[in-house]
Amino acid sequence: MLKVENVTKMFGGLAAVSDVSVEFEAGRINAIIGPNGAGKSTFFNLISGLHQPTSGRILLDGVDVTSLPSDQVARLGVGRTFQTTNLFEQATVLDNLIVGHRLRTKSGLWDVLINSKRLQREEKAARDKAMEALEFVGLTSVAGQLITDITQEERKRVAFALALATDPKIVLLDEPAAGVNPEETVGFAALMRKMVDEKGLTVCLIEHKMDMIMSLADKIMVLDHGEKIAEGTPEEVRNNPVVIEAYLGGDEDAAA
Ligand SMILES: Nc1ncnc2c1ncn2[C@@H]1O[C@H](COP(=O)(O)OP(=O)(O)OP(=O)(O)O)[C@@H](O)[C@H]1O
Repeated sequence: MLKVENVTKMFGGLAAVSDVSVEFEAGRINAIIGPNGAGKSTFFNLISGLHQPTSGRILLDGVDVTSLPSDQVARLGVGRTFQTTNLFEQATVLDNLIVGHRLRTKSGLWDVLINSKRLQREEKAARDKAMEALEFVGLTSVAGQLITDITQEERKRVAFALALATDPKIVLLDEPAAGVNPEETVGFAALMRKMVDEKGLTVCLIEHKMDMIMSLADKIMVLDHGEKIAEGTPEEVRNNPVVIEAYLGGDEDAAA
């Protein structure tokens, strides 16, 4: 469903992503791993249209999305979360979701001034959609709470819900389990599995927590210094000498 062909991203003289080709199949959990600075976040930014590649092509269900801006890529079905999500701290969880959804609605100032039928319809749809996303991620009980009052783990779930509220086909999750405890990590793994099983989504995640990746991912791509050095099942990647060398060859987050 997502095909990346020979994609390179240069920042000045540095190849943050270097000639990477990979294919992610629909309905699978794909993981991207690699030492710090390997190019993982840049790779996500390229897929989601935040960066344009220096060369190469990105195809989503056969459609060339290489040069599209991020809002159009999102409309075509690529949802994502970031390492840190900026939420409106003094607004409720539900309102944060509704604002996220509104970015996709058509009503303009005129609709607001006359409180048009379209606006009312869209408001209700946004609210329903937001509640549905909150239910899916298990946050119904905190829908009315302010963001500032919820836990770190709940914030992360809000980020998931925001990504889901855009009706994606594929979700890119940037370190979804960073900063949460082992028990909560298990909960996030289950949530990702549920996205695939119940919503038929394709998941692509960047993660440093190896235990989680090894038990969760269907396929793993390993980046190092911008290059794809390996890909395969967790079993294949775990036993690949090139991967072992990349992780043990001096990068400090090896077994994180
Ligand atoms: N906007 C930018 N301008 C210049 N250099 C950048 C930019 N973004 C990333 N880089 C560089 O590209 C390389 C890859 O960075 P990237 O953040 O993609 O790695 P990463 O694998 O996501 O790392 P981490 O695990 O630490 O988040 C790094 O050397 C980084 O300094």
